[in-house]
Amino acid sequence: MSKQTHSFQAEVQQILHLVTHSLYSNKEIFLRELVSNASDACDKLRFEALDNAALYEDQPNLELRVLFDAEAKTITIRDNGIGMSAEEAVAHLGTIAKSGTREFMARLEGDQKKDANLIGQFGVGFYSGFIVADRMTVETRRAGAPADQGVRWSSTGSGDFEVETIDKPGRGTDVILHLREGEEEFLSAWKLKSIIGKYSDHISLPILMRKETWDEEKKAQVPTDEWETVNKAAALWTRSKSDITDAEYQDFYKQISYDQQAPLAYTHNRVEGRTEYTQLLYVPAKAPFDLWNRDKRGGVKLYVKRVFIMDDAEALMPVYLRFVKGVIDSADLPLNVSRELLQESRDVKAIREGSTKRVLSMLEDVANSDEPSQKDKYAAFWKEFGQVLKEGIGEDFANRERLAKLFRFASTHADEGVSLADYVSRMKEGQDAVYYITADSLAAAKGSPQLEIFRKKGIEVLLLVDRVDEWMLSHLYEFEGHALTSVAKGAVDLGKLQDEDEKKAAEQAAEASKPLVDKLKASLGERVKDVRVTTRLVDSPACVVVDEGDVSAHLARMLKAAGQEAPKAQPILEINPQHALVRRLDAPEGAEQFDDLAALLFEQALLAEGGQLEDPSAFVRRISRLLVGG
Ligand SMILES: Nc1ncnc2c1ncn2[C@@H]1O[C@H](COP(=O)(O)OP(=O)(O)OP(=O)(O)O)[C@@H](O)[C@H]1O
Repeated sequence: MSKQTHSFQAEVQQILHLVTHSLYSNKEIFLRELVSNASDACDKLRFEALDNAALYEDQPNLELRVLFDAEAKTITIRDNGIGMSAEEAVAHLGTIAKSGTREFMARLEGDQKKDANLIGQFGVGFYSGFIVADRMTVETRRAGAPADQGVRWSSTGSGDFEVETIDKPGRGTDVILHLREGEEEFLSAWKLKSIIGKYSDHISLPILMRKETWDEEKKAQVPTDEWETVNKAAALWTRSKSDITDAEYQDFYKQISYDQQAPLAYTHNRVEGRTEYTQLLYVPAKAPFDLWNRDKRGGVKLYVKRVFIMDDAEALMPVYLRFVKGVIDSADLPLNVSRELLQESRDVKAIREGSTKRVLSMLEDVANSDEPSQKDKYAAFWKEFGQVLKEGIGEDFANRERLAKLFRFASTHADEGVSLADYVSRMKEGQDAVYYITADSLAAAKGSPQLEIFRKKGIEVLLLVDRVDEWMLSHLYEFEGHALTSVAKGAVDLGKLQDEDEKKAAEQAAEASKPLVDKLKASLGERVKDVRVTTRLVDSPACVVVDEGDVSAHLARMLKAAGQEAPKAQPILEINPQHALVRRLDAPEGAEQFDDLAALLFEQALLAEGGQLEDPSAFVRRISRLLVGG
């Protein structure tokens, strides 16, 4: 093939611009990225060769080499991995296929500082070479292809790239960086070794560099023909726990997660028994930008006997723990394990259950610690990941109890950090249920009239304002034998919490108000399911509640907002006969305006609960009429 010129996809041009401009202060990461690609290419070859050993040609040892030429001002990252065909080179080095890239780009439009962090999280890949190079040349040949099917790809990183066919006897890829003016500091074995040590020690393949000797004449170190391994090439998780320092664990986390912050916690275990595996799992301290993407690649990499297999192994971690990062290395799975097999394997199931339990106990250790610093850590974790963890209640039946204990809520007692165990420990004598209310915001929840009687009696109510809460409640009905009970559903049965006098007073009030209740029912008609005298209001004239088993008004609103059909639940109007407005309704002077007042009472109650009026203009006309007439 003669030389062909291709244009970069528009997104690539944007990425190139951002990477070279935003990452200038951290330019050495180009080596981490290119070494990581080279190592991936070797992993891919090993994987494909499981079915086709001929791909190894005459070179079964996979390795990476880093070379530099001080005179030509080039650095070469060489691997004998899978390589690329011409089509692959055009596709992989000219377009961006990765999901989430668009979102990532959109986020980068923000301020510069945020940018650098985000780029770090994302992994910038091949194009990071252009931070230090004004030209990149890639010479590659796909494993198994003849020597004359090599490809040279080259670009100055602005607009387009060229591709031509070359002879390349050795399989794999050379990425050659032609350094920009002023980047000569990287033309040093010491410098390159130190960057490899910092970012790429965990790469389990040997990274080789030429040995150097002192040249008396030149008064400089000069390269020899001998090669030495410059990384540890020992996967950290395979080493014994007692030989690994905390700093090494932290470094490894940074290398695999691109997260500059220390993790919240980690756990490293060799599990023996029916299935044998090693797990090194981390819980990050901060949520990644794509936490809400339930389909994103998982953060846990699967290895089989130190051979990398795949990194989107959702079979290894439940979706609600998608923020966990780390490595699972199995001793039992076959090397050619496929995705389908992963889903079905009993060994994988055991690994998944074991790993889930580990993560939960790691979280429990932080959550239950008496140390204030740990408590703060857990509060911060909950802010970042609490909503995701709540998804687990429906997803992971076996760990429901443990998960519920990890949850934290707002309540009428404290604005945050209330666990169900805290709640239970504060329950009043005779209280059986855990009471809650759902609302769109904390302010709306706090202002809800349904809370009045609970406030008066000093009974704590959980204020549930996260979007996932309604969904969570459809799976979590009780905690340690105490039913989770909405204060806005059904009739309040305070049971033993009410004394005899109060019960009697309530019955009398209901009896005395019966004629009024009947009149209201007749006036409001279809708009309500029922009208009754309340036991839950102290200061408000009325409130609406839904029947036990009906969809809460809050959930109905959420479903509607999400464009879903919400079952239409008629509300029940509860009135407080002590209130002046209700008394006015009942008074003879109120007779003329009865329908207006009744409607207003109902509409007020709807609004107070966060609802919307079906006919707001009628509401406004009604108020005007009452103001003028009254
Ligand atoms: N040394 C290499 N050998 C073979 N293929 C390569 C090599 N370097 C890059 N590629 C190909 O080019 C693609 C793009 O690389 P790039 O680094 O931009 O993204 P990535 O590796 O997919 O993502 P990330 O770097 O975030 O992990 C790779 O997915 C791979 O297919």
